[in-house]
Amino acid sequence: MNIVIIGQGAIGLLWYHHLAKSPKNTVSLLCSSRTTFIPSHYGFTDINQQSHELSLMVADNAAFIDAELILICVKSYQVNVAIEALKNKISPHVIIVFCHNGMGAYQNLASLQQPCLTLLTTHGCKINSPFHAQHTGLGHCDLGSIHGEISPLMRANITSTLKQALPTLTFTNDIKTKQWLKLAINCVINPLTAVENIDNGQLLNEKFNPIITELISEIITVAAYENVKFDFNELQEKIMQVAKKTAKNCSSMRSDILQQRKTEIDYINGYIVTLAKKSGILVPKNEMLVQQVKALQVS
Ligand SMILES: NC(=O)C1=CN([C@@H]2O[C@H](COP(=O)(O)OP(=O)(O)OC[C@H]3O[C@@H](n4cnc5c(N)ncnc54)[C@H](OP(=O)(O)O)[C@@H]3O)[C@@H](O)[C@H]2O)C=CC1
Ligand SMILES: CC(C)(CO)C(=O)C(=O)O
Repeated sequence: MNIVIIGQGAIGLLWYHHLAKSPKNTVSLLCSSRTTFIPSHYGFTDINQQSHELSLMVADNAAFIDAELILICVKSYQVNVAIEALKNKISPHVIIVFCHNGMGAYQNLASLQQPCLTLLTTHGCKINSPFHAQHTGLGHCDLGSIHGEISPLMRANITSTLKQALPTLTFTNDIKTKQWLKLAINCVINPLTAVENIDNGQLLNEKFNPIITELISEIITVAAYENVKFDFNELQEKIMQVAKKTAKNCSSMRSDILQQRKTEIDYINGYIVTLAKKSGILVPKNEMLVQQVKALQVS
């Protein structure tokens, strides 16, 4: 399959590395316009801590024309710019896969001719130095359609191509519920760990119970307006399980704050606040965390 990956960050290089291994794929990478130097090789430290130095193919115009699959591996606040830049140079039939956290990142989805999927992942990957990524945690991916029609054959083809690269992947017809579950997890763990400057596991301390309870109640109310139903106890258990499983993790939002990078707060708790306003619902705890994270982050 002809594949273009957008973004030379942790997730972009994770997919580039695993997809380029197969002789059945031609994979190339589009780097951000801020990149000053693109090396001929990239580094990848795999889950067994083995390091690899492999050649890097940069996406040219022909790669976009021939692309059958495009993976957008940028932060949620970078998605709009990335799509607008490539919209006119890709085939109307190419399948676009969004691989970011948060929701509501692409404001103009309905205007896209291309069918779009979203890919949610619990893999962990980080950038050790420019063009060197390290796979830090094996996870699972959920893939599902969010816009347009995709033929059963194409769907099977894409699922099998991505699954060959990173095997723990499932195509789901109920991606909306999975997106909301991931959003709820991120709405609780990310801002609290960022504001408190703590590892995920420290949220298990009972002093956080009141704020976690209020956040979850607000999220459930907003989700219901979007026709997504959650049971409070089940959702709370799932969120606390993630905090336990990733106890030693520094959440992505806390890392962004510590590294003085912009956070994805607008597409996580900010998304809840925006939807709540539209429906006239009050979400004071989500609003408070948006303000607190914004006060900490660089613009
Ligand atoms: N890393 C992880 O373990 C996980 C990440 N995610 C999610 O995946 C998404 C990507 O994360 P991650 O890879 O860690 O983020 P990174 O910031 O490491 O990577 C994003 C990369 O995309 C580049 N980029 C931005 N805009 C463009 C553009 N228009 N064209 C080409 N390249 C562009 C950025 O360059 P520049 O630096 O110049 O902006 C950067 O190198 C996020 O939403 C994150 O929350 C989800 C689960 C796990
Ligand atoms: C699941 C969690 C909270 C793991 O750290 C995450 O997705 C993140 O940090 O963005």
